[in-house]
This record gives sequence, C-alpha cells and structure tokens, in this order.
Amino acid sequence: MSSADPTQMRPRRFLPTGPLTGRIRVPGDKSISHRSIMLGALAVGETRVTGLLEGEDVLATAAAMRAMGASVERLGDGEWRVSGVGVGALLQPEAALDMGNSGTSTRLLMGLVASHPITASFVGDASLSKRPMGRVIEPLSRMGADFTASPGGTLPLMLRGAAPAVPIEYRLPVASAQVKSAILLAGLNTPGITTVIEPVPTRDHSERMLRGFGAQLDVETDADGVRTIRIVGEAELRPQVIEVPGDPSSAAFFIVAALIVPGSDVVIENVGLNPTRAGLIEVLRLMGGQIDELNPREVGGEPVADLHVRHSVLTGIAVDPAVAPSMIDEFPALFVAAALAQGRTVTTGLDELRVKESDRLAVMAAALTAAGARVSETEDGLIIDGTGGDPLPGTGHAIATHLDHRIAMSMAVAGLVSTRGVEVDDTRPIATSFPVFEALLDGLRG
Ligand SMILES: O=C(O)C1=C[C@@H](OP(=O)(O)O)[C@@H](O)[C@H](O)C1
Ligand SMILES: C=C(OP(=O)(O)O)C(=O)O
Repeated sequence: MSSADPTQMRPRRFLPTGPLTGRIRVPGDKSISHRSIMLGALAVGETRVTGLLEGEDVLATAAAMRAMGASVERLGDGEWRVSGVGVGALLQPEAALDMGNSGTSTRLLMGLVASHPITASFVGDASLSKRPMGRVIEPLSRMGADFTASPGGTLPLMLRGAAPAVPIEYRLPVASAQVKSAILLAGLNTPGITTVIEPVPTRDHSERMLRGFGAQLDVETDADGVRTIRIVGEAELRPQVIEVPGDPSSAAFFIVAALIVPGSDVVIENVGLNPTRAGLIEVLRLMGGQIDELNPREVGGEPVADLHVRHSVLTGIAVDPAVAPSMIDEFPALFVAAALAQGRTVTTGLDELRVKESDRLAVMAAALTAAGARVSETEDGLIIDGTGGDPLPGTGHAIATHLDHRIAMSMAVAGLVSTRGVEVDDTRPIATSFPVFEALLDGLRG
C-alpha cells in the first residue's frame, strides 16, 4: 500500500517529449475488477476472471474477501479464480480489513458486511481516513447495521452487521455509484426488496454484474431520467466467467497525452465505453479532440472499442455539469487538456471532487499553478485559461500529489508539454490503479 511516510517518497520529473506514437493496451477496469471479486466471493462455485486490474485497490478487495472466507487466487497475469462462500455465509474477519487507499473497496464492503451476522473493522491510509463514510453509514444504519466510526464519520470504523437486515427504499442524496452499490450489495442478503432511487445516473456496473450473476434486479427509468433500482434479497448468485474490459479512467491519461503532444498518433486498445463512463471523450471531442472509435464490440457485457487519438488543437469550453458523473475520475486529466487548450475552460458542479483521494479541485489548482498554468478555483470547479498549445513554463516547484494517483498521472502528462518538465513529488500512488502507467508512457515516447 502507498504509505504516507515522506522518507519513502518516489519523486520523478516528467520531461517534455517528442510525438507519442504506437499502440497500447490499458489494464482492466478498476470498478469492474472490484465487483468481479466481491460477487465471485458471494457466488457458490468457481468464478474465473481475466483482465483483472492488479492494482493495490483491487488487491485490497481480494485480501478482504479472503479474510471473510472466500478463496481468491491469482493464476497468471490478470487471470484469477474466486471460489465463493454464498450470499449470507461471509465469515467474520479475524483482523481489521485494510482498505489502503480505496474508497470503492471500503464503501462496497461495508454494504456486504452490513447484512451479514458479523463484525468487521475497516482501516485505511491517511488519504482514505479523511474521506466521508457517513454517506454509507446513514442508509446502512437504516437497514439495521450498527457503526462505531471516528469523528466526522471516517475510518477507522467498526461495523456490526444486522441479521436479518431490513429492506429500505433510499433516494441517493449525492450522485455516487459507491453509495448505490453499497445499498444494493447489502440488499443481496436482506429479506424482501431493497430499492435505490438514483436521480442522476452514475456508473451502472453493479446493476449489470448483479444481473449477470443471477440476482433479480430491475431498473425503471422515468421521463426525467430518474432511475429506480430494485433488488430481491436472499439471492443465490451463480459463478461467472468474466473478461474485464480496459479501464477508460486509465485510458484518459493517454487520450489527453496524445491530444496535447504535437505530432502524436496513438491507438489505445480495448477501452470500456459504457455510456456512464464515457463523458471525457464527449467533452474532449467538443473541444476539438480527434478521437476515433475502431472495432466497436462487447467485452464482458460492456461496450468496448480501440481508440485512435491524434494530436489536436483544443479549444476551451464551458463543461456541462450534467456530464460530471460520467467522467467523475477524469477531471484531473481534463484540467491538463484545458491548460494546453486555446481560450478558457470553465467547470462547475464538481463538489464531489473535494472528497476523492485528495481535494482534486484544490490540489489540481495548486499543481497546475506550479506547472505555470493560469487557473482559478471556485467553490465547485476550476476556471482555466489555456496556453493555446505552448509548453507550460513551470515555476520550479514540485507537485504535491497528496497520495492521489490521479493527480500524479495527470501532472506526469502535463510534464510532456512543458519547457523544463514537471516534478511529481511521489509516484507511488500510481500503483493503486495503474501500476504499468510509467512503463506504457515511456514506451510511447519511442
Ligand atoms: O463505484 C465505483 O466503482 C466508483 C465510483 C466513483 O465514486 P463515487 O461513488 O464516490 O462517486 C468513482 O469516483 C470511483 O473511482 C469508483
Ligand atoms: C475516486 C477513486 O477511487 P476510490 O473512490 O475507489 O478511492 C479514483 O480511482 O479516482
């Protein structure tokens, strides 16, 4: 796990580069990888997964499911076997579950534990220990689970599951796939029907995968786009064979890199393009980005294509806040594209970015300023005046990543179009979601 110990930090200066050219394949989707292990661990029998992301966050999920009785084994590169215990049969872990840096592991596993007759403690690193868990504690308490959390509703916390739990109907107060998923997973072992009402659609991997594993789940969408998701509890899950598509959130760094580095021409293979995840591509196209989808197909029940990305003259825009949930993790990368675009980019409605691995509005504003970009921070977004493609001049200050992988990778990309490079204070967090990022980047430099 990434540690907060500053003596262990691994800095790197990302230098300006010539054109990026070639083909790459990004690792498996992080959201789908977490869910493959969790649902595999709840099915009776053997689930096989290929293309699993072997990042630290997913490994934290794997370790937790092992600690609760499932067998989770690595057979080869991205190839895993999960032998599940069955819904209702999770065992009480002997030690605290170490969630590392991973919000998804924490919140989804809290959902699972909440409706099992077990007690579990959750701990995490310095970044995760600041993130709000009240958003899952509240609905899961209504289902009967009992929590002892740190002040402010943070980790470390202890959770005593309810048996039986009580089904609820819950309207999400924040657009969060993690909160939605926590409640649906708790609903798996709850008698009756658990209902989540989602006013703003968020990534729907849980719904797709729960159905794929045989849970009875239905989704109704009204004329305003409000989704009502119902899951029938005391489900029996059937083991699956899952091929995890490439992670669009990882592809994002290479899409932006190829767009901003003059002369670049890159193909990123096997990128998941679920519409609840593909907002960045839409926004970059509106800015003038040349991104073509080749060989569209389905992988693991998700739309996928190879993306052909060429250097483009980008123009700043006002980003529609409605697109935010479908690119929530991609804003740091978008901010870098905006910093190199012509004219002004305005983003709004991004309060959720303040509760990710870091406060991504404040940290990206500081990071881009240190790189020489013109940025101002508002309550719920950034306003960025781009260089029009000129290299970022830099200020000589290193970028503080605050244990946030997406800040480290975004600023690595910014360094590619700079006059003297961009010094990232710590590259270790990159391993939480994209361990081969630096190797792929160095490979494209030719
Ligand atoms: O459900 C998921 O897999 C995720 C949901 C999002 O979080 P929120 O639900 O907090 O928006 C996203 O930021 C995270 O990287 C993964
Ligand atoms: C927000 C993220 O992940 P998590 O919430 O799982 O820590 C992310 O990967 O950008």
